[in-house]
Amino acid sequence: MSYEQEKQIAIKAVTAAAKLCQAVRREQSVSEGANQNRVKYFTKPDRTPVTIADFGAQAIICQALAEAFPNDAVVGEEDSGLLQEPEMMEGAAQITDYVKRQIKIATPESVKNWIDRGNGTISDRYWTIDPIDGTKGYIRGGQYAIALALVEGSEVKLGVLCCPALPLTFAEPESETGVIFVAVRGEGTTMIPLNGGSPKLIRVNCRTPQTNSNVFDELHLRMVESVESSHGNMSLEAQVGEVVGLNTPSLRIDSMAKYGVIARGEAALYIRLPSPLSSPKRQNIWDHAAGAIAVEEAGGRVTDMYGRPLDFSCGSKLFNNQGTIASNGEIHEAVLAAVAKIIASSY
Ligand SMILES: Nc1ncnc2c1ncn2[C@@H]1O[C@H](COP(=O)(O)O)[C@@H](O)[C@H]1OP(=O)(O)O
Ligand SMILES: [Mg+2]
Ligand SMILES: [Mg+2]
Ligand SMILES: [Mg+2]
Repeated sequence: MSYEQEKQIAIKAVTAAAKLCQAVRREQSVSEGANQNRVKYFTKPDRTPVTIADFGAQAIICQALAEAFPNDAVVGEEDSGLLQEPEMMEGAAQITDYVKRQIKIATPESVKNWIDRGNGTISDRYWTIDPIDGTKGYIRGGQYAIALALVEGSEVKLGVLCCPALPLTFAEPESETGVIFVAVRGEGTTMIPLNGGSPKLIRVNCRTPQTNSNVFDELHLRMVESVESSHGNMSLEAQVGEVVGLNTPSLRIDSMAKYGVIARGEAALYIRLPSPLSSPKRQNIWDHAAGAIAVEEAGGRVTDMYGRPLDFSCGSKLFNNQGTIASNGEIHEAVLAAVAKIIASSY
């Protein structure tokens, strides 16, 4: 199945959401400390940050899905509950204003309803949205992603991963910024410049980055890691990298853009281990779905830390998986062996 209609609707929706995110970042950044510009944020009950752009982006994507696929369930990160709080009054009004720039008919009520359309439950076919993945990166001017995926059964079939701040390639620092990775099961992964520059469609592959061979070796031999050390288990992750021979300094960037970097061969490994290893905490489906298919369809592999495929059929979290490993494929078995040793020695 080609998922052509789903693909076109999804690309259009994430592009509109990215425009909202870029406008909010441009217009709502406030100076904080020495030369630091940060997007204003609120804190959710789980102590994580959220901005008006997270809500606005979810509203835009849910509206597009409701119009095109009214029967499909949608599982997104945000819900409108926080917008009822008195300190969110001004923010809630701003969300409607920003959404209106993309969808003329938006009202405070419709925006709230679109956001909450993302509170569906998983079913045989559903969409999952992370309206801004890497909100901390978004706030401080780093990388972030808008992630949308279609799941059928336990498998992701379509992934659209928009990285508005990611250069077309790290090999050319002057290259244009903003890309969308598009992956369809069985059809490969392509990269589209967000701002419509040329070339329009670039097929990406984990093992052949668009760089010369010297650069390839350097990029090929590194890990891509989080900026936030509290998000994973960095010392163990570094240990794994060393064992499998990734000796070049890691690339540290926020968000699911890390999956995009693996998909286009600019790093060999993105590993996220629980901290501590035995932690019962599980990962959210929307933090992995779109990125995982981008890597797999580019010739890479994605599993959990025991080598099990990610199972998207059991709820809003990956309850059947622990940790995640995305690689260029070539080194995956060596990574799994290194992780197995670490797990064995930790008990
Ligand atoms: N305290 C935390 N521990 C683990 N993951 C987190 C934490 N806070 C946010 N995240 C999620 O980690 C991912 C990005 O982190 P990183 O850049 O380290 O990969 C995002 O999915 C982010 O959610 P969100 O989508 O809300 O930004
Ligand atoms: Mg969040
Ligand atoms: Mg996320
Ligand atoms: Mg998010």
